[in-house]
Amino acid sequence: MSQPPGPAPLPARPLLITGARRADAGSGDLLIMDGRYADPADAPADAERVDADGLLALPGLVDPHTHLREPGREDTETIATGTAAAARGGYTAVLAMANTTPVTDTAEAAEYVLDVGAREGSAQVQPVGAVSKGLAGEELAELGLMARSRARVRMFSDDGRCVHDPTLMRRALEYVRTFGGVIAQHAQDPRLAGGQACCHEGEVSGRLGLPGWPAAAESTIVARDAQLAALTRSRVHVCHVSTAETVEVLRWAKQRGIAITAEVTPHHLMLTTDEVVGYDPTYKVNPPLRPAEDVTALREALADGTIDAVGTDHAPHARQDKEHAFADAAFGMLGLETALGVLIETMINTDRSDWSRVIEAMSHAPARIAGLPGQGRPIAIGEPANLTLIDPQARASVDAAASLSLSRNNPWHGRDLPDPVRMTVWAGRVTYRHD
Ligand SMILES: NC(=O)N[C@@H](CC(=O)O)C(=O)O
Ligand SMILES: [Zn+2]
Ligand SMILES: [Zn+2]
Repeated sequence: MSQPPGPAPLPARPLLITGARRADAGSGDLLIMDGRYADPADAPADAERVDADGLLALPGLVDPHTHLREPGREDTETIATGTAAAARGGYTAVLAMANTTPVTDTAEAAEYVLDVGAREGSAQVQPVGAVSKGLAGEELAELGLMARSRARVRMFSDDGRCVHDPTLMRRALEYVRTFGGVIAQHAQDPRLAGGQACCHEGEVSGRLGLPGWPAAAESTIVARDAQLAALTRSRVHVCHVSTAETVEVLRWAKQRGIAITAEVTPHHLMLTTDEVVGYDPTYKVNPPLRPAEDVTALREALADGTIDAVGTDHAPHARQDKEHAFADAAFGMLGLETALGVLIETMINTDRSDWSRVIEAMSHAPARIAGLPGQGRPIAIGEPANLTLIDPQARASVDAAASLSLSRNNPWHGRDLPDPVRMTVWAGRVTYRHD
């Protein structure tokens, strides 16, 4: 097995974790040495002992959709602060979206993100490459050079924008097929949902007098992309699914064996368009919060595997970009620190899913979709030691001011939620400890 990407090899003390339960029914002590799980019988005398009695051990979470704002907007998030927030949320890897300044659309830009991540990150930072140069939607970016670079880019996305031109989408799918890559689509037809559209088009937008965008602007792009994936025999991934119609399209495409995967955000699993009633821009996000029927459809689809994964779409924004009239504020909300808590509340505490399904959706599936070999692996001797120890019963009131993120656009502020993460270990090193 080759060395997984990990933090600079500082002399980390071996860890002997005792008493933790495992969702896969396994149990017993865990020894972590030299970045991997080892046989607890070999624990050296100087190993640090961690009493994990009553805690559950999960493989490190993997976020297929994070916005770090470095380079370009380090006032709102850096690779260091964003990954510190990730580690607090139980994550050991994040896919860093390409809509930075400059855009991650060259091999050099991708290697820059990779290198800053390796030097300053509290989790593995895997760059996502742009599909089009400058996210302009016109010319393909250097997909092949990014794939062959040290950053080994496998996931490409113009996220923040939709790859609207079907020929560009077709070419991108054909290209990434040659090296097992995937195109992650921000499905939002700009002709149906462009301009001023800033929330879900429906009863609430009508009442508030805000321009909305219809569910069909998402599902029609997903249907088109599913057929383009079939045509090219390539792989497409749908970012932040938000509607029941998209779930139907995904079911249809998967039944036909089309290589399509999808993610849902924690906020779309819990919050509805009713949050927008107070015109608080914290709840302004793309795709927009939808009605309760969509939330129910998304939970069902995540439970039955129609939606493969959870992606936070952690999108930090400065106060001066958020504190505007609703129509003028920036789109996006924070998500890394609260994601697992929201999943426990919406999927475990409602008995919709068991732990193995949540682990699949938050660790195994995203690592597989994004092509991250050392992540999302089972907790087993010889595997890279990416781990999160959680107390599923622990709860807390979310305090935006206490976030490790540099930004404060936190839609969960003041809410009582599960606050499960007790310790996160990335490649054998402790990256977060709850005190
Ligand atoms: N989700 C958002 O509302 N905003 C994201 C872009 C995106 O994910 O589309 C951002 O970069 O701020
Ligand atoms: Zn997006
Ligand atoms: Zn995004």
